[in-house]
Amino acid sequence: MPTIIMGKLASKIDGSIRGKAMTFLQKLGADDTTPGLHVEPINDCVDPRVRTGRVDDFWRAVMFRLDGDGETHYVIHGIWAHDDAIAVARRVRLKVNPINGLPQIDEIAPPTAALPVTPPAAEQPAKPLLVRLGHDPVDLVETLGLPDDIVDRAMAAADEDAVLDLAQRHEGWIGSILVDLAAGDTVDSIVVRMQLEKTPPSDDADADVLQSLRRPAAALQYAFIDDQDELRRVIEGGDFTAWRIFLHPEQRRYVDRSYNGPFRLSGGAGTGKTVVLIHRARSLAQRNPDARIVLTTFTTNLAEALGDGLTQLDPRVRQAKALGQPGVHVAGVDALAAAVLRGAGSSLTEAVRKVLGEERSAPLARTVGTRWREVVESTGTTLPHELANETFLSTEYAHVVLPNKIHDEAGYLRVRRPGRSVALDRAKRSAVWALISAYRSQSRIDGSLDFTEAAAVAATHLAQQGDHPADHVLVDEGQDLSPAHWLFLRALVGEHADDLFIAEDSHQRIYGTRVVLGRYGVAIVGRSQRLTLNYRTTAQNLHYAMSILDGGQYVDLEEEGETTGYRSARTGPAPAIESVDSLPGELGAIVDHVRGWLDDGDAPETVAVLVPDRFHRDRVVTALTEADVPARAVDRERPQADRVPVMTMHRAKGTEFSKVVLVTGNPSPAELARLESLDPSERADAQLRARSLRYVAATRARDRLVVVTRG
Ligand SMILES: Nc1ncnc2c1ncn2[C@@H]1O[C@H](COP(=O)(O)OP(=O)(O)OP(=O)(O)O)[C@@H](O)[C@H]1O
Repeated sequence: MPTIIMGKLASKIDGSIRGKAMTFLQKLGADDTTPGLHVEPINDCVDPRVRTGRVDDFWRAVMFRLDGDGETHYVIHGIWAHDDAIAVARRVRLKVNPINGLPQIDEIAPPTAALPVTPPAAEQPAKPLLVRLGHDPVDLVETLGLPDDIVDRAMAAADEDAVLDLAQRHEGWIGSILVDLAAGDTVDSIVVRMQLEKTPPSDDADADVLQSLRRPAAALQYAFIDDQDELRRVIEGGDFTAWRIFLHPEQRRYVDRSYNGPFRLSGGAGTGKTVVLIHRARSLAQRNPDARIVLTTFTTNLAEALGDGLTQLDPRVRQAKALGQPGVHVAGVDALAAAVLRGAGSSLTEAVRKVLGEERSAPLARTVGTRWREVVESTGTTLPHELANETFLSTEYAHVVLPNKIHDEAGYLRVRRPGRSVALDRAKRSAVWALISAYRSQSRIDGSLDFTEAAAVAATHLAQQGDHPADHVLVDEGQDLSPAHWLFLRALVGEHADDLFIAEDSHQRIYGTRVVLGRYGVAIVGRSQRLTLNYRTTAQNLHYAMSILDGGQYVDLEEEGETTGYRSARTGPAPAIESVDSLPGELGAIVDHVRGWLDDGDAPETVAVLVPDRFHRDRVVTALTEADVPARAVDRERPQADRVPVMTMHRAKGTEFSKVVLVTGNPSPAELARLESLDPSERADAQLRARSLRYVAATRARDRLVVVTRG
């Protein structure tokens, strides 16, 4: 049976012929001699391996037949109307690039669509970008293997946008290298990232091409299709689900490689961290179907999205319903801790005693979120307001008290507080402990644990049982997790190869306080890498989003300063920034933009409005509904088809839309008063989180971003 190798261009089949294309490719994959397929060579073609096949009366597929490795393979190049297909088939040639060993399709005759001509360098005010960056065209041809004509155009392209425009015209490794060059990468670093390597030709040319198609960088553009279900998913998903099939060689490496302990993958918004995690979960499950794999993240909504992504990637992957079962168990980190507590039975009492130094009658109940505030308000305290507040106390509790299993004042007076920027003398420590003690007393009365206590108790329970219910733990949004979460995840899985794989972006920390992993038993020691290519956002939207972070001091999970330097492969219009002076003005601007997009034919669920809080959200939904725009507030539930989702910026984490209206709003007087009452270091951290939140929100837009601000 022939093997189908799907080209990325071919996977972007027009919706109207998907069904017929599917039938054609299914039959081809079963038997290429089936009558009606008309798999035929073409006269006067430059590559004798080229074939056309009949999709229907009107449409023809253009393919290359390869007979290497003792098998027949068809590389599907694309589907065109009959006459166009014949013209394409005559001029295309599939070869191995002699410099970098990758598959390359040359078009011998000039393409029909004329490419825009970049003005020659002499007429430009400044030297073209790649000249300014010091690139030598000979190097681009002889070291990277770029075709001469593309190098000529790239060297003449005035600026980053012009190089990116050129990149967008070329699928696969050529486009990817152009994006790297536009971002200022050196030729040597590109050779390493793309794993480029000369391969000497053998005497079997077809086998050589097949080998090149199996190279990691070829996966940017070509996919070997295993079975009919996979074929259906590729064709039905089209470009939208390209992430399932066409991985960047760097992504592929993080999916497949084994690490001798915890590994950390950082990267800006939209650089494909979640995609790597989902592929890695599948890969681990395929390698060992008995493995107990946990895929987790900060919230239940994000976990649902991970589960959906895994199903979309491969519905054959077994998703385990419960922790400890073989397969991939997808759940939020607090839900995992709760499951451990539920399953602990009577031995939970001992774990609670170890962590809190006391018992809880019903430790499965959840402490109310307002408890710190209530305690501060009802307890006479000598502490200044910058310490007697929920932010300081909850952070002190989560970062110092719980991880150190402090039970009493004496223990708290002795404990070291590394990383805590607010200094405390002995008297202040005593007064802080009095509030913590009051907090615990209240929770003892209602028999509850808060989220961090639950994670700390679950960690202790697992450690005392010596039981590790997971073989591999994959974590998304690692920057938002608390110390107790890390202790818990560390206890969930034993210390061995591929135990923890952590995706994180410190620019996206919108909850909690910065954590240093090494303090909680997660030793990365040199096993960390960064993704830099943004797949989601246009270069223009990305520049705007990065500008929100300018000047902020961001530190990652290993205490290293966070860098930026992300690049995008796509260009588009600059974000529109619209200043309004009132709530009605704000609502009017939102309605106008959303209605305009829907009138232009955008599907409602591909357009979103992101707002600072629930108050704004409900006002926006009302305004859109009154203007006959179908809209819906999205909170815990999934967004709904046929409705414009309106959600808070926090809820928008992990989502993406084609077009976004981002409403930045101004902090309320109550919020300003709250910030004012904080210790300066905690205020600075709160302001950093507020910036991160806007960065998260601005990076949800794939194509268009409108920012509505209050003047
Ligand atoms: N190899 C790829 N080919 C095509 N699209 C890709 C690829 N990798 C990722 N993408 C797309 O890029 C977008 C961002 O990917 P993903 O959500 O994994 O990024 P992320 O780094 O987790 O982002 P964030 O931190 O903002 O949540 C998604 O639409 C995804 O489908």
